[in-house]
Amino acid sequence: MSTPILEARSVSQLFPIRSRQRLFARTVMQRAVDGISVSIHPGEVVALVGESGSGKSTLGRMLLGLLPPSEGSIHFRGEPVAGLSGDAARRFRREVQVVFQDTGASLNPRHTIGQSVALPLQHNLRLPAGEVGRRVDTLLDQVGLAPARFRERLPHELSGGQRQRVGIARALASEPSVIIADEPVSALDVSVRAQVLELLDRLRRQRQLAYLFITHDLGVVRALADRVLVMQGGQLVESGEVDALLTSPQHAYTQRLLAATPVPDPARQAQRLAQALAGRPA
Ligand SMILES: Nc1ncnc2c1ncn2[C@@H]1O[C@H](COP(=O)(O)OP(=O)(O)OP(=O)(O)O)[C@@H](O)[C@H]1O
Repeated sequence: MSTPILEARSVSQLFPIRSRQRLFARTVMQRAVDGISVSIHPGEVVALVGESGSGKSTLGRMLLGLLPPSEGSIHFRGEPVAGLSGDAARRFRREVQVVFQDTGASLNPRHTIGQSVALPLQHNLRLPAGEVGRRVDTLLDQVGLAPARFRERLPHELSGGQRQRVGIARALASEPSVIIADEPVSALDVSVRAQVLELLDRLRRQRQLAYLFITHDLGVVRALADRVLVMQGGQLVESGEVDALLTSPQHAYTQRLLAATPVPDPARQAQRLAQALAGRPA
């Protein structure tokens, strides 16, 4: 099998938590992530699910290099991230990008959309000025925003779904090989959500992009992922191919998760739709 683009080897993250019992305050260490190993291969979509507080985002931040693991190590193309410097460190920062729930909201309010997308092209790819404008337009086009209409606008002049598309264009500008997508569509309404998911899926096919998709939405998992990892209390409690795991979950927690959020069965949905259409007046 190919070398993973990104890998966590037995990583843990301990956070100090202050607790107060009567007069005494003391600090205890909480294991937010506890000995997890994950690998992401080129073009693969790995979904990370689990209840709130189970450690998903903390694992994502460690994989992004934003938070050094308390134990274990993160590897980029086989090399430990902690030891990267110079060009190798720049390559890691360029190839591993993030899209989060409100990526669009993190755009600089005083920068036009064109300027925001241009920044990584100038800094990460160091493209010549003449090339940057052309590349910005291509990227806006790819995420479904007509460059002539959107290039000169400010973020507050866009809808939430449009801003999220700009956030995705900005992540793509660095020509990543993997995107950590932390609840990228959960702030969007249902129809915009479907469009953004379709966009992420298309980009994956066009660019051989890999994703780690952090989500509570098992419908999203079924639609996009190849493999699922289930976290509970900082630990990995189950993992496997999507179809197998969603059809016959083994761990009690995964069974509860599925029972709490029924995943629409595409065949049954198509059947219902066909029935509804058949019943329509001609
Ligand atoms: N900087 C921090 N300092 C202390 N504790 C933290 C910090 N970041 C996260 N935690 C704790 O670590 C645990 C895991 O948090 P994390 O955000 O990774 O969970 P999550 O699974 O992503 O949750 P959600 O689905 O709600 O986003 C939680 O108990 C959280 O309170």
